[in-house]
Amino acid sequence: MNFAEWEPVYEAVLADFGFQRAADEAVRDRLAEFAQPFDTARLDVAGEPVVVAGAGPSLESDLDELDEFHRIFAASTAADRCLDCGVGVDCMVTDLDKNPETAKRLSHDGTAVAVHAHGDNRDLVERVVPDLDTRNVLATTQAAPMEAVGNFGGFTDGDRAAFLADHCGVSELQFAGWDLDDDSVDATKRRKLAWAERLLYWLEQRRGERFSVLDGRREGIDTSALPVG
Ligand SMILES: Nc1ncnc2c1ncn2[C@@H]1O[C@H](COP(=O)(O)OP(=O)(O)OP(=O)(O)O)[C@@H](O)[C@H]1O
Ligand SMILES: Nc1nc2c(c(=O)[nH]1)N=C(CO)CN2
Repeated sequence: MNFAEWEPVYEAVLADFGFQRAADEAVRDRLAEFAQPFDTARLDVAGEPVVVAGAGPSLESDLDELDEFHRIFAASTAADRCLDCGVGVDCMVTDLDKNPETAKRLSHDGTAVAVHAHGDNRDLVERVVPDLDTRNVLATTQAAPMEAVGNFGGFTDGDRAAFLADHCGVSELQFAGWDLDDDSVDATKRRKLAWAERLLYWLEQRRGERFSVLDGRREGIDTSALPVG
């Protein structure tokens, strides 16, 4: 995903939530002070399927149905739940707001951790990133990429994991723990999940793939902000 392609969609996200681009850029710049270049070739999933683990209630039962050979990109607290189920994680994708200790542990164990900077997590970036093993940190932003901070597309931790796997050459994207109609989440999270769904729809169109997580849902997706035909 190049930034010119992402930018109009990003602008729509900013407008919908009332987030400020300048705030995203300021925290991106702060993260850049800690970040080291991370070669995404280290996340070599070319020609392989990847399961994107989300934090919905269905995660454990979805994991039960996987064979053991899958590569897993896990969003936020889904990383802990995968590990608790004995499922190894190839990459954790997080904005650090729930389980920074897991990000710390995984980075020190040599697992890639994609750490996202945005306008509402400056304190976490400043407090947590110095404790990570930054050799294993892939720094990301939703604003324009800068120095070692990349933008692969996506907004929530889960859909960013899918966009990252796409960047890394995944053959097929599968989804575990994605409950897009989860009533247990608050109103903001619900709106974030609606964006995650839209962005996954855009990604499947770009890839020429059909994500089963969107089956039965496509007609109801608001695509007005997306560059899809
Ligand atoms: N029902 C669900 N509840 C929560 N997350 C879900 C659900 N379905 C899918 N997801 C995906 O799982 C990701 C991880 O969710 P979690 O609640 O652990 O983290 P979070 O740090 O609050 O996520 P984010 O900061 O991206 O909102 C979400 O970003 C979302 O993409
Ligand atoms: N500015 C800002 N950006 C975000 C936010 C957020 O709360 N504020 N939350 C995200 C995923 O939860 C992703 N990006």
